Amino acid sequence: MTERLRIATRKSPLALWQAEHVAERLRAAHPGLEVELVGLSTQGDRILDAPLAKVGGKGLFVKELELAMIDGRADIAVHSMKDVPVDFPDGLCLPVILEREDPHDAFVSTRYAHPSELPPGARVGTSSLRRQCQLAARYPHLLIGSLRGNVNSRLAKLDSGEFDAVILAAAGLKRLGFAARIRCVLSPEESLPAIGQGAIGIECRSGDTRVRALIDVLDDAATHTRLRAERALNTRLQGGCQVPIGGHAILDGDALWLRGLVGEPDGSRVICGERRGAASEAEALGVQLAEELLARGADAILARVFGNRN
Ligand SMILES: NCc1[nH]cc(CCC(=O)O)c1CC(=O)O
Repeated sequence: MTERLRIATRKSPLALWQAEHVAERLRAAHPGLEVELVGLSTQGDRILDAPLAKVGGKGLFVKELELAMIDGRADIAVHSMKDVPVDFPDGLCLPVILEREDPHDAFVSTRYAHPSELPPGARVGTSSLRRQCQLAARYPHLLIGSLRGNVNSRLAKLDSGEFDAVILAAAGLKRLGFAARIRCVLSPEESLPAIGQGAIGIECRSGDTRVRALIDVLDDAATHTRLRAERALNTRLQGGCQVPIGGHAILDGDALWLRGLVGEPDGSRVICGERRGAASEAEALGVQLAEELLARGADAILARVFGNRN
């Protein structure tokens, strides 16, 4: 009997690229396996006219895909780890994380090669409070505006002249063939990436041993360790995509280096910290760093940001 696997995916070009990438890797690992995509539209895709922070609700992009797995319409879901909330619904788990693509933020502009070249009053588009916070802290003379939609439509808003520059994840641009549009990749010192940025994860039903046997081969241990630290930081901070939180871990052999950031959306305050330890301590490093940031004032910032949400 032919083995089949159905992948639930959003229908944005980036989501489809990522799901197709996983499908190809699975076909290569298991010759004869039939892999099929099940395209779904999610709440996050439908609400395009408000900044994400205002729309609120964790997992805007994820819930619909999870329902499909619970209903048995699909076997796995492929996610950008950046969009996956820290807690999972009962009956689902996320056991596989693929090797990370470039995790950094990218600066895209026609006229300017780096954010430092932008003149006072230049308009920069970003949908993320994290990017906005770090940009405003360093360059208070910029006008930062909200930029929603998928990667393709965000680039179109730059090209139409609505913005002088936009900041997007390097990973999404590279995957969709827009690497040449990147004027510079921002270092973690300039813009600490989002927790999970650049990594793709695979979610499935807990205890589905047939599916686990097929997908486990795609797991990348080093990326998985880095994300354990980053996601532990996020769990302790109770963060979502609607708060200005950054977190990025680097693994060198067994040495794990985790950096974290919580800031005011307008950049008036940025609290940064870091922890170093062994790979086996990934979660503990995340929790400890979160507690340090909370004690240094992140608690008040997060309470205010959450309080402002509708
Ligand atoms: N929030 C949307 C989203 N989710 C994941 C990526 C990029 C790909 C990745 O991080 O793996 C993007 C686009 C962006 O932030 O520019």
